[in-house]
Amino acid sequence: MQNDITFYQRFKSDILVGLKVITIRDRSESHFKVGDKLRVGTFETDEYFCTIKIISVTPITLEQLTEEHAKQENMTLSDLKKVISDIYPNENHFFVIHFSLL
Ligand SMILES: CC(=O)Nc1ccn([C@@H]2O[C@H](CO)[C@@H](O)[C@H]2O)c(=O)n1
Repeated sequence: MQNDITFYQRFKSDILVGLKVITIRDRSESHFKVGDKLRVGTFETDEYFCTIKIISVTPITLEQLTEEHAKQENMTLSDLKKVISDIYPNENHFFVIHFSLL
């Protein structure tokens, strides 16, 4: 069966132990709805590794990111901003996707 969302392999272990409970995506991945159950795979190999349930999808800009978001990513705020800018150069409008592990 196809996966619904992918994460870079390096985040897999944090997701599986519940240390990473949000992801920040651009508009192309903002269509998920509260309650959706998503099959999650690795970006590199599309290998399935868990199922998550969407708790909320909230618009946000880079400047609005706080230490609370960083905590939910298991990162520092400066690391989080760097990661996002590396993945999405020249983008400022994002969506915080909050999820729980099923
Ligand atoms: C194809 C594609 O965009 N894949 C992505 C995009 C984002 N993310 C992670 O979400 C958080 C905020 O962006 C950070 O932890 C990111 O590394 C990810 O794992 N995989």
